[in-house]
Amino acid sequence: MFTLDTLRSTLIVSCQAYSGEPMRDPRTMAQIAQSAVIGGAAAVRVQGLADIQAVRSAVEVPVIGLWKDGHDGVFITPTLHHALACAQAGAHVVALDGTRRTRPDGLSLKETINGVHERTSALVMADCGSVDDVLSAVEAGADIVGTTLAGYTDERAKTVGPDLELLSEIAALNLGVPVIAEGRIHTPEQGQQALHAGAFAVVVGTAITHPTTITRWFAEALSA
Ligand SMILES: CC(=O)N[C@H](C=O)[C@@H](O)[C@H](O)[C@H](O)COP(=O)(O)O
Repeated sequence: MFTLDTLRSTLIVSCQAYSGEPMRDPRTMAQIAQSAVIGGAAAVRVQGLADIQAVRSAVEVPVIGLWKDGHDGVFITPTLHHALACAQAGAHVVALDGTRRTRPDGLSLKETINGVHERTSALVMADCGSVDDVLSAVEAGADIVGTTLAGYTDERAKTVGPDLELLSEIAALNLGVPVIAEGRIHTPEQGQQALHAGAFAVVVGTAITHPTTITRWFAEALSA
């Protein structure tokens, strides 16, 4: 088992391909994860049970696992069943929806986190969208909170780049729980800004591992 402190001030790379995309294949994601680790990723974040299993076997670094079910509302590891499956697939940390919205299985966030802690050795990362989400997730026993859902719920506007204001507000609360910056970090400088705003670690996904989007950034800039 790893200790959270090993992730302090590090880069975590999210390796995800979406349904119907050419790279949506566990072997491909394992190779992407391996490439990220060679480049310096201290941990990886992976979606789907098959990808969690494949990546867990392929890399030595901690694996943050999640299971997206659907596209709207509570869809990131929405139920205890999904969370336990991620842990059983090998996730060291289970990332789940950490908002205050009603969960599809009717369990509270606290009951869900307790269920993971009681039945597995995995830690829990609560993906939050606001300061109030973070406060309730910490109260519910989350081991890590993330800004993953900032701009994706109706509580905050979607910022261009990371929501640094939210990060600063959370950091100022000194909650004693690591806050991971995640979402729309597209440059190394934005990663540094997130650390300066108080993030414990930084997750980058799209800008490192989603070539279709990166290509579109370039193609659109050239055709503008
Ligand atoms: C909102 C949501 O569904 N976020 C997902 C969470 O796992 C992923 O689609 C993101 O790629 C990930 O959070 C990393 O963010 P970015 O790709 O912006 O660096």
